Amino acid sequence: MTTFVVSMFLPYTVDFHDLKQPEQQSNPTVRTLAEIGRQGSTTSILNTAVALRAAAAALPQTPAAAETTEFFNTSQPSAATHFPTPADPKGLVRSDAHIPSWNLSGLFFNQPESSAEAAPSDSVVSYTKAQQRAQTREERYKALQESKKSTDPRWAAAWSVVSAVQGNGGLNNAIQACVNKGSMTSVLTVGLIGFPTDALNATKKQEISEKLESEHEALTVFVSDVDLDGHYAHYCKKILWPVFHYVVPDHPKSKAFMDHSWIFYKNLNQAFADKVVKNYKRGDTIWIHDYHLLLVPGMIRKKLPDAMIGFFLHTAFPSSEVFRCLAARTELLEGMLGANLVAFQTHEYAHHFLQTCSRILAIEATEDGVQLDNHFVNVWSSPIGIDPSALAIARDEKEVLTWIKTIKDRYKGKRLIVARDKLDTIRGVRQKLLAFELFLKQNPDWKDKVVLIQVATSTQDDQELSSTVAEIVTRIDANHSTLSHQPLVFLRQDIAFSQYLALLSVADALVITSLREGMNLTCHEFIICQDGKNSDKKHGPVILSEFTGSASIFEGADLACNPWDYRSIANAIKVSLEMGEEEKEVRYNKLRSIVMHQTGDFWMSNLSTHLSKVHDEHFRRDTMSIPRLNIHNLIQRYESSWQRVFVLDYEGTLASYGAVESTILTNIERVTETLNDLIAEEKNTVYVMSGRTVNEIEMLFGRVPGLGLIAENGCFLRDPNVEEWTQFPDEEKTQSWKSAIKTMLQYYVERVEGSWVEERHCSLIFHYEKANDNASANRHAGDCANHINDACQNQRVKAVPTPDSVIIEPSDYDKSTAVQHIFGRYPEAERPDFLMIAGNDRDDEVVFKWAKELSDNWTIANVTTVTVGDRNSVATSTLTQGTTGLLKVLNTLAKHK
Ligand SMILES: O=P(O)(O)OC[C@H]1O[C@H](O[C@H]2O[C@H](CO)[C@@H](O)[C@H](O)[C@H]2O)[C@H](O)[C@@H](O)[C@@H]1O
Repeated sequence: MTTFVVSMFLPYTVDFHDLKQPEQQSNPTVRTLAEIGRQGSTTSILNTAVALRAAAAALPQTPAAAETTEFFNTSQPSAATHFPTPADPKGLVRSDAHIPSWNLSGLFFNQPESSAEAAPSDSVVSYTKAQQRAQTREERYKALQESKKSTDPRWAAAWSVVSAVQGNGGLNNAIQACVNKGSMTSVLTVGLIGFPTDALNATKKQEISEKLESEHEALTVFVSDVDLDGHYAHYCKKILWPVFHYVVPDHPKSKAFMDHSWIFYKNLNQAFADKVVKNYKRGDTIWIHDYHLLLVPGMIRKKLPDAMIGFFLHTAFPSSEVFRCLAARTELLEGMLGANLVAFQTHEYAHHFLQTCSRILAIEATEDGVQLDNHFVNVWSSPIGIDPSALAIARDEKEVLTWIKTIKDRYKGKRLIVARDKLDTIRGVRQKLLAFELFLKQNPDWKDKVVLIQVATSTQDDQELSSTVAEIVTRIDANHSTLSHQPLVFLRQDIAFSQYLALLSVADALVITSLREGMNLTCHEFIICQDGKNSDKKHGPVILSEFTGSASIFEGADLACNPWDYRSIANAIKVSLEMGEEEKEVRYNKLRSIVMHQTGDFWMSNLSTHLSKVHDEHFRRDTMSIPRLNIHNLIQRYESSWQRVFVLDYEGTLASYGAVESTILTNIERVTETLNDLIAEEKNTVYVMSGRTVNEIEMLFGRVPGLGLIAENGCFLRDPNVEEWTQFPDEEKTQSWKSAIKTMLQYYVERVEGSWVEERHCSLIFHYEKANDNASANRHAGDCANHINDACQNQRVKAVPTPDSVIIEPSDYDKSTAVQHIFGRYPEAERPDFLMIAGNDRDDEVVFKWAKELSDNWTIANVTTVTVGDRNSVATSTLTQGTTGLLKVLNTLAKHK
């Protein structure tokens, strides 16, 4: 069985041997910016390099930076080995790639440039026109692509497969680790080859995809340059990336609200889905990764209803308040919910996702996932990690060892703080520099002894940020540098992998101040590099923004800082420099054991095990696979048992839905007769459970004294032949939360015409089935549930949206807690040996689940759970003939002994 690993970029790309530079043909190795600069701008690929350099030039050239840039680029000939050599496309890569932009791979390889035009303007006024233009332009490009036979000799030349520079290094390393360890055997990666491909003719594309498939187990997705540009440079980078990291465009004309690049996002996602569907075989597993491909699970699900699909989001997932700004919020959520399992780096992101689904789609979310009309989608969290074994090998490379010595000599007697970040607003480089400036001001004693080396891997994306950063860098340099010491080294371009590993090995501390980040594997790599294997033992502290996923798994062993509070970062820098060896040791050991345990292959295996478990459960829940109740078998088990308990849901199970008064007049007599017949047999104990109030349920079953009753979904219990009711939730607390929530509900009642609030003793229900405007009522219901869930978590109350109401009830009590209470009272030797549970609704699922555990653990010999109707369920059997069918079964049993 194959596992498809679907992510935006393949771990491979293609380098065309440059015809104009014959000396490179025999050695198509990766080139650094410095090398490109030395060669002069003779080839087309240099246009982008020149653009990048021009943008970089906006930053001032401090003496320290200029000198150190030169130092990192020229001191060692092998420093050019930025990434693994083309001969080894499966080697370990840096976890956080931080490549400036997708169309800048020309910095490293000879590849075509994009034929896409610049992105249309942001204006809402021009939105419709822009969208029309975008559509026609796209059609034009598609037609052009079909007919195009590229004659450019550069793209008809020889080419080789090399390791890609962009993409998710953490993911690629994790998959490679699984393959190396044998925990994944047949893996097919699916993605783009990392450069615009309009300039390639069909034959070349075919050649490339055949080679990648046959030699590298990789399926190539080709999309037009215009789709790629609109999808990645625009929708992903300008909309999703900021919003997922809590940066919401703050004016009404923002692209987040009305966007023309949405169509390109959809096109690219569809191309990925089509590729997978075309190659899928029954029994394969599909893993889709990250925010670039949110729609792919849903698109695949439409074609492959039974496929096992997992989705993992590598970035943060924002709170519903932020996510709801996205114009395409519903489509994005529905796309993700095409998976069987939607997974996140941390519990917090998973929780945000559940709340967002509940709020925007007005559906029920539980701790485990969301209940859709006809199926359940599990939601989970599991943090990614690195591959320490592969890192150990990479760290032993001669170049790394040479660089360790070189850097140590250069910074002898100084304390080194290091950092490598992409220069975008999210990574908090500006905040870090301001905090470092504050630290230098507040701690003059440290000024001559400390150096912050900040590698900033892109300067092109955001000109405003670049110039702000430039100002700070200049100021620090002007105010704090001396002839003999420059405390800040700000490198405006990336360093080689070997230099990176060496820097992490010799540093005294690492500082990461991201304003929000999915994980941040740089700190995991730092921790491993600090073990003293190839250098002095450092065990340096990790100064880490509390808004990163990594901070949530480090259990306080890092030095947490709030990136918005410069004093907190400045203080953490001081603490890190003055920390005693003993404390360093304790913190380091804890961090190291977390990183060593939570590795990339552990993450992937964990996810895969969970996915196959939930997929099995979903499959079993599917009514098609829930067997019909076998009456013959049931009778046999009934007859062979000596103590039986029946727990039967009322509405929708024993009788059809309806007002209490009208139900009494319809089929209640038949129900009571059946129940009386069952109770007449002394081996039988029968309970009826319902969401109805005590009064209502007494009205219905007052005339059946031997019957046990469970009211208000498990909040009240009355045993057979007993007058009093037991109330489980505390009365005082109940009245207190109800009165607070009634006030909140009033707000929504006033806004949704036709809505009303039903009050039960332990719950409230906001009804909007008769609302005049259903769409607006739905939106308000989602907001209402979200509002209550946010405000009342500590009061142990939850708001559950259903298609026409929001139920607000205690989170610690449900039908299963009442049934458990009943069973808990039986001494072990007298435990019933026959249990039958029947239900039809979401409130009954918890009882089915509880009964399943009893049955799995053989606590009760004969457990029968039966769902009435065609709903997906964890029940082990189904009765499709509705309430009449169940009454018939119960009548039949009552005739046996
Ligand atoms: O820049 P993109 O091509 O859009 O990719 C976004 C980033 O993807 C990777 O980071 C994400 O995954 C990491 C591993 O799970 C996680 O640590 C990080 O927080 C995520 O954002 C990649 O490592 C970055 O270089 C990309 O910028």
